[in-house]
Amino acid sequence: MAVYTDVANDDLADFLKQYDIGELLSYKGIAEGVENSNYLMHTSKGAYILTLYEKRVALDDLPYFLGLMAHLCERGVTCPQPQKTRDGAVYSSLAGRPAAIINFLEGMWPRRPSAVHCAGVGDALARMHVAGQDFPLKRANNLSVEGWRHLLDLAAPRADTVQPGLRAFLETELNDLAAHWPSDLPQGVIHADLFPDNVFFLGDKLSGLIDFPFSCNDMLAYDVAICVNAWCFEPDFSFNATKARALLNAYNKVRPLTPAEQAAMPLLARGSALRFLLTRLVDYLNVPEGAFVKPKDPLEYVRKLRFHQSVKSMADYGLEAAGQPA
Ligand SMILES: Nc1ncnc2c1ncn2[C@@H]1O[C@H](COP(=O)(O)OP(=O)(O)O)[C@@H](O)[C@H]1O
Ligand SMILES: N[C@@H](CCOP(=O)(O)O)C(=O)O
Repeated sequence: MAVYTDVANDDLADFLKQYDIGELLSYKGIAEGVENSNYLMHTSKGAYILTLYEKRVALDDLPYFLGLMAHLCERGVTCPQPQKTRDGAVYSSLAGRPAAIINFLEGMWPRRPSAVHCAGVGDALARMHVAGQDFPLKRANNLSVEGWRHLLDLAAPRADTVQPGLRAFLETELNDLAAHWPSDLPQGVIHADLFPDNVFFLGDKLSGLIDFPFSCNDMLAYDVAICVNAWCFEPDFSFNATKARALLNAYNKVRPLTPAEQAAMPLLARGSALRFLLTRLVDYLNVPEGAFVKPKDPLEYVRKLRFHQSVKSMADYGLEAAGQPA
């Protein structure tokens, strides 16, 4: 359960007085997620999610991703709506943390994603990229190459306790990626964390996207690479080309990947694997005392990274058709 910050009943009831969403009936910590503290809250007017933003989110970041959620909703990309206080603010602070309330979204995230789910997420990601084109705010990706260096500095001294040789592997990989990281691919608003637990479905139909605190402006194809890593590997870490084909073809139908984006995909997939490997490693080595959280496995991403190191082009993924809509 990710609850790093406890909220007292009276403090929450007071906090809610700023809003017009009814009176507090009940609330409880949510048994999922690793980044922030989330509570499911019932008021006399309905169900809501209260999030207290933790280590990787500052108050200054909130207007970007809460504004983005409202922007996307207006353009038909279903995601939770931030609730406004009576003064029109979409965020505030509670228990010493930046805090926001969003509406509860119906649906379940897929525990065992199928090719149909992968097609759903490819389609939704492309629609999000298109809908984000006229979003006026900008936010740099602080978890790109420079951010990875910072994470590696934090993790390096104890990395070999997790797996012998891990530190040298990470240093070599980071240096190589930094030397070749693309700077000329199409940019836009990316979600940057569209894992299965952030995509809700009702049956096989995608019902909404959640969890935007990592959203930022970066290469659109990097967001695709994040999804390929998160959705297209099996529990034994084997790559599932059928799922990747479903995801990429669905994405291409809405926003075709350019030849340069396709050529860069193995590199972007390595970068995406390194990014999640490093945040997981830092979190694994630094679980706060008393926090209810199950850290995610960093070594899963070592396996994925090694797979992408062996791949040279989209064709090596068995995805020759991904460039053209099927
Ligand atoms: N708007 C929402 N509607 C319904 N459930 C939600 C919503 N937002 C979050 N949740 C639930 O809370 C869990 C953790 O949320 P998430 O945003 O992934 O956490 P974190 O902030 O740690 O990244 C989700 O897996 C989901 O079960
Ligand atoms: N998706 C990231 C961690 C952040 O995930 P969330 O559970 O808080 O949405 C990972 O898998 O490393």
